[in-house]
Amino acid sequence: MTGTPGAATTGDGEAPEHSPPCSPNYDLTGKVMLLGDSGVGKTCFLIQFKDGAFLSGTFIATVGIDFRNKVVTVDGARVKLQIWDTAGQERFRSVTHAYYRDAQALLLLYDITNRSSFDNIRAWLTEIHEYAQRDVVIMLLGNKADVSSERVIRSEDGETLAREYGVPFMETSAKTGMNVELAFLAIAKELKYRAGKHPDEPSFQIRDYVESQKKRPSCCSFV
Ligand SMILES: Nc1nc2c(ncn2[C@@H]2O[C@H](COP(=O)(O)OP(=O)(O)OP(=O)(O)O)[C@@H](O)[C@H]2O)c(=O)[nH]1
Ligand SMILES: [Mg+2]
Repeated sequence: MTGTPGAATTGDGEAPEHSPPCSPNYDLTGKVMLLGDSGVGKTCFLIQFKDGAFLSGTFIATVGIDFRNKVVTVDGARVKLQIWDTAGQERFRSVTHAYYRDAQALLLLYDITNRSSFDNIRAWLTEIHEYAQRDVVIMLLGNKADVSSERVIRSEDGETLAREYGVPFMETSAKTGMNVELAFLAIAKELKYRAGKHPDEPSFQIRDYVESQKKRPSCCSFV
């Protein structure tokens, strides 16, 4: 294994030309699902992470489910994240339920400019507890933090809800990229820690890591 302890980098996961055939270019894999109401920004969040780009303009709702792979390096381990982008629309719920049980991590998004997307988080968590594995890693994300002029959900409200459910929380922006990579790196670190590659290493606390690393939107810098 290579890399500096503590370092976290990302790559597209393509095998270098000199790799011997059939040798995987990663050390472990993890399935991550993006969940939340239609329009909260799940697809944009994934595209920002995968390609570093923001899809502005007309909103095209996801139909069913789609996925992208990306390999990230955390603490010297290459973690291949298989990221499933689900449709938030109600009519696709039965399709997406079938994928919950294979997921090791769930990123649950709401839109800080849309109250109902926040109010529905409890219903999403109920679905998660019904269909996902009991030890699934869950992270709550308040997306569109760049649109401070239309904010209707205070950051403290997201924090309070996350604390109630014992999950890490941060606000994000698929537009500016704020905290997007951090969300996936925190998941990768947690999965690597759980895989027990280095049982002698100090225990990893995903909530502490997110709290220490996350950027907070200021009143004026994201308008
Ligand atoms: N300003 C801003 N707009 C965003 C952000 N993320 C997404 N959007 C916009 O919100 C709309 C919906 O984004 P999507 O990523 O397609 O939403 P979704 O959650 O994938 O929706 P479904 O596929 O229907 O579940 C689009 O018009 C995006 O351009 C963000 O962080 N900031
Ligand atoms: Mg989508």
